[in-house]
Amino acid sequence: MSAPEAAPSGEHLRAAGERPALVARTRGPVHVIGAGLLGASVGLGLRERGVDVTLEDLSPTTVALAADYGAGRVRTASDESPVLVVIATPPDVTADVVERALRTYPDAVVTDVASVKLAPFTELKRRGIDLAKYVGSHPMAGRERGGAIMARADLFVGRPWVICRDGETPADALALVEAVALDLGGVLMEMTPEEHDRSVGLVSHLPQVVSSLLAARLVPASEQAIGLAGGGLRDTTRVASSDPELWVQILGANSAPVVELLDAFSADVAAFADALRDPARTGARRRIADLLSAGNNGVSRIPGKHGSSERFTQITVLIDDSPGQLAKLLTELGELGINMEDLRLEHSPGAQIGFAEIAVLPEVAERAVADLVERGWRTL
Ligand SMILES: NC(=O)C1=CN([C@@H]2O[C@H](COP(=O)(O)OP(=O)(O)OC[C@H]3O[C@@H](n4cnc5c(N)ncnc54)[C@H](O)[C@@H]3O)[C@@H](O)[C@H]2O)C=CC1
Ligand SMILES: O=C(O)C(=O)Cc1ccc(O)cc1
Repeated sequence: MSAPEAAPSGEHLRAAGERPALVARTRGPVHVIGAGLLGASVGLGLRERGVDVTLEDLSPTTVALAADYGAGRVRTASDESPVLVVIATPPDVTADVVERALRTYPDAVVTDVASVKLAPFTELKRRGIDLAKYVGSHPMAGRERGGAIMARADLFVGRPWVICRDGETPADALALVEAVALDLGGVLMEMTPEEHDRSVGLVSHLPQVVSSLLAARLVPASEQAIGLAGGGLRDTTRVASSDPELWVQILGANSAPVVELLDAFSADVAAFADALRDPARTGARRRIADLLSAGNNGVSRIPGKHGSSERFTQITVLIDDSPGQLAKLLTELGELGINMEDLRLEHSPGAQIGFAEIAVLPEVAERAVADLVERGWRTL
């Protein structure tokens, strides 16, 4: 990928206050259309770097709210033309908004962050729009709920940010979009729209459907059964809280790859059920074990926190459910020189005990357990 153009320093430093500013690669003004979760998060992140951000939304309340949170200022007719327009509207209007932005700001580069990439490209091409100044993009970062109120400046940190461009895109247009992605902490990846949509079908859209269907099974369950739920169910149903309206659009716009994946998945489910129907049958247990082992192999491929396939080792420490216990554990980990890569807390329903699941590098895991036990902690 080409190197983003360096910005002249002073203009991009935080406007107010003495606090040392984060220097931005991005040249402003940047105009954000759609000031919900994604748009306001882009605005917040760029404002932290002193970039001039203007905002626009169909909803006057949303745009005012995003401005109140510090994501930028509401655009007025007297504002200078943006250098870059970031479109963060729902997928079904993305092509329309891109077309309008290209016409309204003919000198600006236009990008969008929609979760699907082929449909907007195909639609814009069908309309005969010159796409030299349009670069599709997609940060693989989100939250279950939308809206400016959920926005975070650090939403994109360490997350892949896919760039899908036309072969003709000039290098300087590409550099502007890359600069925003890098300033917001994203990890750049380039794909064709087709590659992108097939890939997100597997890693984002299929998990969404499976998670939703699984969670829907809980609706008729008894309180007693639900009361037994733990981390396994929470992990596999987390994204089932997502906004159905957004997902109807995303899945509808990527239906062919998702249907193909769902058909293959249904065949896997049927094969599993068949093997389990008569587990005593010769070969059935092996079939079940093979399917479960394939899952082990698949999960080991999910990139770790640092964007590699490296996985951390989990240590589970029991903590009394009393004030200060977690703080004490974290302090002691620091004293022992153990770098915590991730932390998850789990409460045991009805018991005065909690579990702190700490992710550490595999090479320090054994020593970490030994040192913690020596200091009186109980580990699992
Ligand atoms: N929610 C997520 O986790 C992720 C969403 N995306 C993509 O980002 C885009 C935005 O999603 P969210 O921020 O979650 O949605 P959101 O609902 O929080 O924000 C969308 C905003 O666009 C506004 N809007 C709708 N039509 C408009 C138009 N014609 N002109 C101006 N504003 C308009 C809405 O009023 C709303 O405030 C979508 O295309 C989505 O696929 C990408 C990555 C993650
Ligand atoms: O939370 C997760 O794991 C997600 O996958 C969130 C997400 C939702 C929609 C996108 O287009 C990109 C990312």
